[in-house]
Amino acid sequence: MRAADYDESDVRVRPARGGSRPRTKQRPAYKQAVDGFVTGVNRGRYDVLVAGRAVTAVAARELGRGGVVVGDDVAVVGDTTGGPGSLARIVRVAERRTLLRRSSEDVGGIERVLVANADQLVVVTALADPEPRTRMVDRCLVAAFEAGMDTLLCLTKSDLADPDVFLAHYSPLDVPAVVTRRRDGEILGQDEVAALLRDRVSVLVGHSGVGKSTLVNALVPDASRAVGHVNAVTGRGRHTSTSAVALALPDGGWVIDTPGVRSFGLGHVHVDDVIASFADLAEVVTACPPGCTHLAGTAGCALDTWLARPEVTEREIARAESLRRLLVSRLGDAEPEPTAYDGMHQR
Ligand SMILES: Nc1nc2c(ncn2[C@@H]2O[C@H](COP(=O)(O)OP(=O)(O)OP(=O)(O)O)[C@@H](O)[C@H]2O)c(=O)[nH]1
Ligand SMILES: [Zn+2]
Repeated sequence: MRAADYDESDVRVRPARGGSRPRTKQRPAYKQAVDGFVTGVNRGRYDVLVAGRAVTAVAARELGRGGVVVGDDVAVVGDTTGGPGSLARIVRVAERRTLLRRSSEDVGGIERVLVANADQLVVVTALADPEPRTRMVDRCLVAAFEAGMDTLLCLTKSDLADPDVFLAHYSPLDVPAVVTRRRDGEILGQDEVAALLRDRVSVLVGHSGVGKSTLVNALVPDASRAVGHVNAVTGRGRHTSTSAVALALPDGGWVIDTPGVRSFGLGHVHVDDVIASFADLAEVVTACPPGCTHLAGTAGCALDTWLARPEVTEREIARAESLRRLLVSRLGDAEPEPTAYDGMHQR
C-alpha cells in the first residue's frame, strides 16, 4: 500500500454513542502521509525508517495498544525529518502479509503479535554447547507454520559436533538447513547464511549461547552499534530493550533479532495450521473424522490407515511421525526442562 492511497475515509471513525451516525469531528486529512517501515519499538515510541531516515514516532490512538509492531509497513504524518527531538505519528498500518505470534500461557493465553511481514523464521541452534533442544526447535517451526512464514534451520558450532544426526532428524520436514562453524576465530558458512537472507525479512530466534549474536554481528557489520545506540528521545540505550529490532542487511533485506524471545506459547495454534504445511498429509487427513487430533492411535485417524498400506515408504512413515511430533510439541509448556538431545554424537 502506498501513502498516496490514504485519505480521510481510511480513518476509523468510532460510531457515536446512542446513535448510528458516525462522529464527524474534524479529522486530519492524511494526504500528506508518507510510507515507513517499523524497525523498533521502545516504550510507546517507534523507530520508523522513512525514505532512508530514522524517524521516531508515536502511534495514533485509534491504532490501539500493540497495534504497531516491528516489520509493519505504516503511513506516517508530522515531522519526518528525523532531526533531534522530532516526532512523527503513525496513522495507518498496512495489511500484514505474515504475523508471528506467541500466546502467554500465564496470562490466560492472551496472544501477542511479535513481528509482522517477516518472510522466514531462522531457528538458530548450536550442535553442541549448549546441546540442541529439539522440542524448542519443533515449537519454533510450528509457530512459523502458523505465521505463514518459511523456515530455515541455522546450525552453529559444527566444529564441536557433527550435524548429520540432527539433519537426519529434521529431513522428513523438508526444512532447509545451513551449517556454520568456527575455524581460527573465523565463522565459516556465513556467506551461505547471507545468501539465504538476502532481500528477505528474516526473524532470528535461538536460545542463549547458541551463537546468534556472533551471527548477527557478522551479517550486519554495524549491528552492535545499531542495537547499542542511545535513543535521542528517550535517552535510553536500546540494548536495555528486549523487544524485536530490525537491522538492515548490507546487500538488501532485514534481519529481525528477537533478544527477548526464547520460546513460543502456542495456545493460539490449531491443528490445521500445522497440517497446512504438509501438503501431502493434509490430503490424507481429509478422510479423518471431524475434530480428529491425528495423534497415533486416535480412533478413525486416516493417517493410521494410510501408514498401514503395504506400499507405504520409509519416507512417508518418517513424515507422518514428524508431523505427529510437531502436533504433540504444540501441546505442553513453552519452557520445558532442558533435555539433552539423545542420539547426538559429539566429536
Ligand atoms: N566453537 C564455536 N563457538 C562459537 C561459534 N559461534 C559462536 N561461538 C561462541 O559461542 C558463545 C556464544 O555466542 P553468542 O553469539 O554470544 O551467543 P548468543 O546466542 O548470542 O547468546 P546470548 O548473547 O546469550 O543471547 C561465544 O563464546 C561464541 O564465541 C562456533 O561456530 N563455534
Ligand atoms: Zn486424523
